[in-house]
Amino acid sequence: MADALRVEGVAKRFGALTALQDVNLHVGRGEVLGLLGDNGAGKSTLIKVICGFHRPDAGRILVDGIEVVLRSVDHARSLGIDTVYQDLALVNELSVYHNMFLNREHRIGPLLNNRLMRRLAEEHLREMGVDIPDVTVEAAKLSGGQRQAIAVARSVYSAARILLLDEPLAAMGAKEATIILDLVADLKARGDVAIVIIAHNYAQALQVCDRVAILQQGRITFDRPTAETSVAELTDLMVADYRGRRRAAPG
Ligand SMILES: Nc1ncnc2c1ncn2[C@@H]1O[C@H](COP(=O)(O)OP(=O)(O)OP(=O)(O)O)[C@@H](O)[C@H]1O
Repeated sequence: MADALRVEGVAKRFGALTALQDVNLHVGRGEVLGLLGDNGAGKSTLIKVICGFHRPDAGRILVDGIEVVLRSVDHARSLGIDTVYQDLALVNELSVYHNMFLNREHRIGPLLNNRLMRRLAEEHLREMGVDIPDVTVEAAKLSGGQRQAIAVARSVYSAARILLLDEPLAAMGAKEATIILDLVADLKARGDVAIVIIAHNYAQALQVCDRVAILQQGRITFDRPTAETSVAELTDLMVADYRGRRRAAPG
């Protein structure tokens, strides 16, 4: 079966700066790829190319083996590619269930069908194993982990089949991170979603990812199954990268 997502020879330049160069990646359904890399390595740029925000200057993207030219974020979303950003996940002032149906509200005539949305949100969150005791509370009242979990559940509910998680674990305590790691593990077990996670914490990434890839100065320099690497190896690689760049820096 073709990979859910394939990135082949992708390059992205911003003026004189080459943010991505000859990037090759693949993720299958039911697979979780961890994308690691130092600040400025190109992780967010790569995610933005895959989600249709940036047009690549070279290379191609294949979804289920078919080349796609992503015209916009909405176009990518219509093909099942969705991104969850750490800070922009939910609208604070809205309830959990209104967030679940943001821009896709159920209505009876001009009025919101709150009863239906509330019931569907409860059902779906329960199905996904996301524990939210009361879906009528404002999103602002929830913890970071719960908010992320709701955003991920919403993407899956709206038919995302390639899910890009931009630093979902950043700034989270161990308990909070566990909510997300468990959710990703559940999604993996479903087998129909391909997941790319940008992570800074290698130990957490290795817990849930099937493979890890490292971006260094816009290039993929490492792509290996989790079982064939370790936190120590990844740390060594990143430290070597950092030292190499410091030596190369002018002055
Ligand atoms: N819109 C843009 N215009 C110009 N340069 C950009 C733009 N977006 C990113 N860059 C540059 O491209 C390079 C890669 O940035 P990117 O944000 O992808 O890195 P990153 O690995 O996600 O870093 P971080 O972990 O700090 O978020 C950086 O040098 C950055 O300054």
